[in-house]
Amino acid sequence: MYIVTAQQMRDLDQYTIEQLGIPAMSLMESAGKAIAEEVIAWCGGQQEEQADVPRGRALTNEGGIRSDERVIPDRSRQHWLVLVGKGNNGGDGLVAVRYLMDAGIAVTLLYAQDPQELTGHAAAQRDAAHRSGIAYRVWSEEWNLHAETEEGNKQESGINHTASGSKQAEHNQHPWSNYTGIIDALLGTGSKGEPREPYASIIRSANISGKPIIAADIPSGLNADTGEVAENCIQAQVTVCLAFLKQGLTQYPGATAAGEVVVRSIGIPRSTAKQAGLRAHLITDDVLRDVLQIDTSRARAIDGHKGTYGHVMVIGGSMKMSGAGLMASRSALRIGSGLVSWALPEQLMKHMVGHVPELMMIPASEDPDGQWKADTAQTIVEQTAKADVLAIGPGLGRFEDDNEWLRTLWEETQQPLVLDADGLNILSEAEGLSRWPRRQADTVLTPHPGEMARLAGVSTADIQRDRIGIARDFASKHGVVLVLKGARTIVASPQGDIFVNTTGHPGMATGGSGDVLTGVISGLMAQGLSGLQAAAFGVHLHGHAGEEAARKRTGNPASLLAGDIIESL
Ligand SMILES: NC(=O)C1=CN([C@@H]2O[C@H](COP(=O)(O)OP(=O)(O)OC[C@H]3O[C@@H](n4cnc5c(N)ncnc54)[C@H](O)[C@@H]3O)[C@@H](O)[C@H]2O)[C@H](O)CC1
Ligand SMILES: [K+]
Repeated sequence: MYIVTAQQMRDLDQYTIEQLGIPAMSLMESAGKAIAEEVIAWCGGQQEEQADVPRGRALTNEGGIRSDERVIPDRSRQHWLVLVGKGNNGGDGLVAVRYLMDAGIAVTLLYAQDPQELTGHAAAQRDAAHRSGIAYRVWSEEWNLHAETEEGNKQESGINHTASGSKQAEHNQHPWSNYTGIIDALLGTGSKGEPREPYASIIRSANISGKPIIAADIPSGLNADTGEVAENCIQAQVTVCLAFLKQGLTQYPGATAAGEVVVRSIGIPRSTAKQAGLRAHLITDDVLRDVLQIDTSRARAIDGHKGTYGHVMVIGGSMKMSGAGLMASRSALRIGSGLVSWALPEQLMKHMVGHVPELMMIPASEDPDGQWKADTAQTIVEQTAKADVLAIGPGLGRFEDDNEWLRTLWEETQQPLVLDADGLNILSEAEGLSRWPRRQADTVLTPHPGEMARLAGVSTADIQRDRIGIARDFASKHGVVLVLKGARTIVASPQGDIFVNTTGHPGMATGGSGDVLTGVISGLMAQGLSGLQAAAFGVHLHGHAGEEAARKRTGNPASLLAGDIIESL
């Protein structure tokens, strides 16, 4: 599934209209119809939940004649308020009301501004809606809801509300209380910056009203590119995203504001995205297979042997962080690497013997405290000769002249490399990435937002503000595959490709989870995948394993341990 920026969406829109000759009005018609269909489906789902009617009753099928006439029991109880902005997002809402009315759902338009201010296609849709007899209001102070009435609204939220108490009764006289749901068609991809008045007040009041909100294209107040939310941003139950998935819907906090995201086609051919050379995707099974050309079955050859599946060398672990190296090594084995060696301080090795019998260990540092020393660099380079992939960093710790140590490994090894944890922290120091030569082999960096901030020389908040943009720029600038971890992990390639992961579980926010990912990615690279393939497939599998591990635990998901993830790989 392609992911687009607002500008890319505008370009595709323009191409479709000007080059393919599909009229803009027909795109808007399809957009509004898709939004209405999702509202109808949502209302149907709610009714079914209440009436305990099985899902799937949306299409009538009588005597072999199928119709999209919806079966919503007791439609008369539905009354949706459609918030209309003055751009084309508002135009989509103006189309949707006609289809909702046709489905027997009562609708009222609430314009943010004088409807006469609408222009172009939106104005034409306004006229069609008004001629169809749809009632409308224009925003005024009487609609303003203030936070102090929020409590009353929380009690009131939902479709079947029964008022009780004087505060509630008073609140029910408020204009918002007449409606069962809200469509947000205020601002779409054409909005810039914080919503101005009266949009900000409308958004705030709609949120406070406690009514379910379905957003057209994006929640108003969301930055469609970065996922940042304005101080006043619609908090939707569902977002009906039009044509292509907008980048900002994939990243937090935007993903929370959007609720469930449904991407609906509006007649812009999918092939236009490929022709336009778009390179950002959500990681799905199709994308892994068709875009990244990965055999996701991970089938083993009948005549394969351990040498067929590669040899990972993990370089890390120290007395204070012994488990990190162990978990990375164990994960590399679990994901199917034929052989795994772990280079570690000799002192530590004595304690590790027997923990993972399948693992080979290389005593690399003679430091009596079980720490790494810079003079091990050459020995390690020699030892790596037999490995296919190197994984440097899990549990490594910091030590004197570690920058020189890492630079030697960086320059004098020819194998693909995965760099994590303190490996990244070493890299982010003065004598680091910007001054080091590019490696010929694939190099994958796997920072969490804090490590990314140190690598990029900005704050963690800066990173989180535009994760996709930062990952894309960094990977291109430094010629590395970058895995920016956190919910909705991003994989960026040196060529500008972006892959966004959706698998995972909040319980994975636990120590060691990153070490497991390092093992998974390096283990996949050992089996022949490129750095980009392994990173995208690795984050996907790692997330799935986390979900599976959480499912297996009977207690609170907060009890998930990184070791549980390994066992679910
Ligand atoms: N995918 C498509 O190609 C299609 C998209 N459609 C819908 O159109 C919007 C984009 O429409 P556009 O007219 O470009 O912009 P908006 O409706 O989002 O809003 C522009 C409108 O709002 C004013 N404005 C801008 N920033 C602010 C602000 N911070 N506060 C207040 N007002 C603001 C600006 O001056 C304009 O007047 C897309 O999202 C889809 O919903 C088509 O309907 C079908 C084809
Ligand atoms: K919107």
